[in-house]
Amino acid sequence: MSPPGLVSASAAWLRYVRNSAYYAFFRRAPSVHELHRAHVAWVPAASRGQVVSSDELCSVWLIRECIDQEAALRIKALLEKQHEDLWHGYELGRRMLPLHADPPLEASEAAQLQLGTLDVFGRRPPQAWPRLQQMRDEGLAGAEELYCLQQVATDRLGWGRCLFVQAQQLEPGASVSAHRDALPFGGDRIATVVLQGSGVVRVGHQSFEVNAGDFYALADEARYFVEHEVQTAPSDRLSLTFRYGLSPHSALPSMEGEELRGDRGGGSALRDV
Ligand SMILES: O=C(O)CCC(=O)C(=O)O
Ligand SMILES: [Fe+2]
Repeated sequence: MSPPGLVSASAAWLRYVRNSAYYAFFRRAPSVHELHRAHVAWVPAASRGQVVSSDELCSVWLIRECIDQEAALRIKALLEKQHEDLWHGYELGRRMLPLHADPPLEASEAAQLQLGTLDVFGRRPPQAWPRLQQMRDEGLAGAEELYCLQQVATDRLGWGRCLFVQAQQLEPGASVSAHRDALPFGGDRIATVVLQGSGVVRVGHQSFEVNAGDFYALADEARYFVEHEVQTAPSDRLSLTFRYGLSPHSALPSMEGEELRGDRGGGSALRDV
């Protein structure tokens, strides 16, 4: 029989091995280096209209100048004509307008995505949202251009049907703080076109300039496993965000180091309340 001291020493040693393996491999705290890792500028050599993707970070795409300035101005005018009440002041210097895509979601699909509960849109019921299909039917200036933008991710990236559209205005000095778009409404894949203003977007550790007319898109790793942010707008900025596909996830997967940083929920553009 082994002496009792030896038994408890080996039990303690086994616990030590078990626990340190768990914390080293499954709950590894980010290192100081990772937490403070400098953002790397991504400066893609992209000609106008060409789809480029980042080698560093999977699943970010960029298209420079996917819309010209006159067309962007026609969409801007169309959005500004929408009823003032539908634009919701979500945060200081940050306003949002929801629109139905063309074709729009069925009412049951909108309910499944909980679109009526979105605090970013001031919980406006989807029945009240402007409809791109109707704008096109009425031949409104800017409607065809908006539809073309909706189709960029469908045609160039094969992303299928758009769920809905989110117009967003940032005043100078406002920003979209680091977040991952919440579920289920955030959708599985996200594309944004900037209609007005220039600025820097960060996705994970990569930052890149996004100027008026540019398109950028996030899926997979870039959508689910790292945060993105729009850094302080130097001047008025207007963007359109298009969402594609229902997410296969019911909740956002946990991110490395998340537990150490505490709940930073304030950044999410589409957070639930
Ligand atoms: O305007 C943009 O570039 C994207 C904004 C965004 O990330 C969001 O509203 O979730
Ligand atoms: Fe976002």
